[in-house]
Amino acid sequence: MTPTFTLSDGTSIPALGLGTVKSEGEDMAATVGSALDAGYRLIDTALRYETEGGVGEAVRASSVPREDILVTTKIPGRYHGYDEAKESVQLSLEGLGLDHIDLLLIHWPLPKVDKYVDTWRAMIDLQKDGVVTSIGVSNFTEAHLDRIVRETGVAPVVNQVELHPFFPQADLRAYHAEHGIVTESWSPLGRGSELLKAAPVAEAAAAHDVSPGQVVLRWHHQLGAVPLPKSSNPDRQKQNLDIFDFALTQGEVDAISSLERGRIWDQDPDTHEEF
Ligand SMILES: NC(=O)C1=CN([C@@H]2O[C@H](COP(=O)(O)OP(=O)(O)OC[C@H]3O[C@@H](n4cnc5c(N)ncnc54)[C@H](OP(=O)(O)O)[C@@H]3O)[C@@H](O)[C@H]2O)C=CC1
Ligand SMILES: O=C(O)C(=O)[C@@H](O)[C@H](O)C(=O)CO
Repeated sequence: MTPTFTLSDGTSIPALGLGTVKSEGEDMAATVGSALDAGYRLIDTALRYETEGGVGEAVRASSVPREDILVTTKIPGRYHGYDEAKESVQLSLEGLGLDHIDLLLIHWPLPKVDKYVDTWRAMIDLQKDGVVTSIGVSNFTEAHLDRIVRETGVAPVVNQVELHPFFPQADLRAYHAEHGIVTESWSPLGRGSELLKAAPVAEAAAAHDVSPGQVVLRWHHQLGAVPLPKSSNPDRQKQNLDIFDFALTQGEVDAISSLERGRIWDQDPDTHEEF
């Protein structure tokens, strides 16, 4: 069983989930179906990924009870604003073919557009109406987080951010811990970068007789973050979930954290435009 974290709204979230940014030609329903069979219970999609159809199909077809699966989706930039956010959720529900969303996030803050507070207000109302169980954000900085709490009184339960050993985000993680926000890690394996070949990762993999991917995902777990590795390969899916029976030493965690060098794609939440 995958361990869980308790969110500030009282619900729980699995300690690791499946990412669904699609590879060329991938059958997303098959990818999500094999992940559910392997034991994944947290699936991360977004309206913009165009993978909601495959996610919903797999969730509906699975023998795993719907209430045991946590489906996350996100509101893209083109739907920022109170009415637009509600429209986005309607499209996601239709795309997923589900009657509610377990965790809804604002995909990027788009501070220049300056509608993320109105978007957040719509999400608060959607939660009150029972359309959405939990609400959170993605790619928010401390300033964006402070602002939505100051203006609405409601804090997000998670902030999903770029996080991997090249970009460990120590200050933001400390802020999250202080405010009861769970950190989710996107591109936790560094998405095809040379991360998995780095010496501290390879050394820890040899020491624990696990793969480099497992070492990096265990590093996330020991930092208290929820990684969302994406894999369409059933063997790698199983391997990525199998990180709860070994532990890195503090020296190994520190050596892996010392790989820090910055964001992989230079997507700064203060300036990144996403629609
Ligand atoms: N909120 C946001 O703005 C963002 C959110 N995300 C979310 O985070 C998820 C994960 O991030 P993503 O960018 O996809 O990248 P990941 O860091 O998860 O890397 C995925 C890549 O690594 C490969 N891979 C998976 N497991 C292993 C392994 N054990 N060993 C070696 N290679 C492996 C996969 O190939 P294969 O499939 O062949 O196994 C795939 O090419 C996304 O799918 C999405 O859900 C991502 C970016 C931004
Ligand atoms: O995949 C996502 O959720 C994104 O927001 C992408 O823009 C992502 O950051 C990416 O594609 C990086 O190259």
